[in-house]
Order: sequence, then C-alpha cells, then structure tokens
Amino acid sequence: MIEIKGLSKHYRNNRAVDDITFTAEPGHVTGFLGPNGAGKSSTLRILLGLDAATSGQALIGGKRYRDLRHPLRTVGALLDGAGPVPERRAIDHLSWIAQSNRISRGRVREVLDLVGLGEAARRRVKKYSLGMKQRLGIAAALLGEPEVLILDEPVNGLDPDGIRWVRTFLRDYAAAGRTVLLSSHLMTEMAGTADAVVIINRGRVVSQGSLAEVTAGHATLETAFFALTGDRIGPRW
Ligand SMILES: Nc1ncnc2c1ncn2[C@@H]1O[C@H](COP(=O)(O)OP(=O)(O)OP(=O)(O)O)[C@@H](O)[C@H]1O
Repeated sequence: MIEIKGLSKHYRNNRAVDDITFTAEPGHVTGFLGPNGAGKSSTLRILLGLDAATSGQALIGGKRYRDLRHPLRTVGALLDGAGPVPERRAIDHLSWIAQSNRISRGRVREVLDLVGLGEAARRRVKKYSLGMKQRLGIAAALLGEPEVLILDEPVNGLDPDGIRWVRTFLRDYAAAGRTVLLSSHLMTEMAGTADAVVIINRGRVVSQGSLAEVTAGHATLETAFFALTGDRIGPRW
C-alpha cells in the first residue's frame, strides 16, 4: 500500500506539490496522471527517498522509503533517467544490483526471461534499443519480487507487443494482491491498464477514484483528463 498524506514540495516559491493526499491500494493498478509539470515526478521522487518533502508524508507499507529494511524487496521502481552504465552487459548490471541486495543469481536469469531479454542478456546496454532498455529497467524493478511497483512511463519506447506485455503483466501483478502505481501520458493505455486513477494538476489532486468514477460523465479518460486539467493541447509524449 502507498499512502501520500498532505504532501507538499516547494521549490523557492513554486508549489510543485501542494498538499496532496491519495492512496494506492493492494490489488489495484493505480494510474497517476497529470500534464507536464503537474508534480508527478516530484511526488514519486519523494516516495522513493530521492528527494525530501517540504511537509507531509509519503509511505510505502506504512514506512518512509529510508526506513525500509529491505527496500528492493519491498518496492521496485522504474523512473526516468536512472539508467545502467552503457558499457555494462545487461546481466552484469542486474547481477550487481542483486548482489548488493542479497538476491540470488537465479533470480537475475528469471527476470531477464520474464521481460523477454533472456537471449540478449550478455549484450552491452549501449547496443540495446530504447524498448530493450525499458524492459531492462522493469527487470531491475522486479528483482526483489516487491509488494509495491512504481513505474514512471513504463511503456515509453516499447512496440505494440511490448506495450501489451506490460499491460498484462501489471494487471496480473496487481491481481496477485500487490500494489502498482503507474504514471503515463498515454491515456488509452492507462484506461486499459489502471482500475484506479489519481489526476493531479499544478501540484493538486483534481480527481481520484475508480476508473469508472473518474471518467463518469465523460466519453473517455482522455476527455475527463482534459476537462479536469484544462490542458487543451493535451498530454505530450
Ligand atoms: N529540482 C527542481 N528545482 C526546481 N523546480 C523543480 C525541480 N524539479 C521540478 N521542479 C518544478 O516542479 C514542478 C513539477 O515538476 P515535476 O517534474 O514533478 O512534474 P511532472 O508532473 O513529473 O511533469 P512531467 O510530466 O513533465 O515529467 C514544475 O514546475 C517543475 O519545473
């Protein structure tokens, strides 16, 4: 379970995150949506202990990230920008993470196969396509078989097959009683994957609830999003 309680993050006089409260429950894929600059990354960075909140709390399983005893076994994350060393082979990259978290080498092979990189395991990451790098990022997030998954734009760069794989995988992961928090700009994809939705705009929650509740009165999640955020141009990707 993820709990965000009265969370704020101010940069000088910019209220990037302004008193937001929501939960992501086990058994659900929760979609975290908002236009560029809405405060999604700031929230996720605080949740993952990469940044400090100005006030409020961001908890995973009732604890702050830095208080988790086995972080990688509790929460797996894929955030933009945190990539492996390009010269490294994929299997070495994962083995390094696994070793520092007391995770077996067998699990490394398992996650590589799970994301469809079994054959490419010994290739250097710099030779990987964008989609393969995304899969590798997801593999790293899965290493510790975490109860909570936090993924920022996980389908970025994936082909239709890869997108379908991520959708099915995340739905199954949540169906097994785990918590999935997913941020994406792709509304159709989000509507097909998430069953709960939180929409933020200018640092504030403008809507939250089940997919049906948030889209009630609108033709699609996309039209609900535009109406709630006033983002006439629409999400950019
Ligand atoms: N390190 C920082 N210093 C100053 N301002 C920042 C910093 N990081 C983010 N901001 C500002 O905080 C606000 C929220 O940014 P954030 O990256 O959290 O939004 P986002 O919803 O993730 O956007 P995107 O969809 O573009 O990734 C923006 O106005 C941004 O300029």
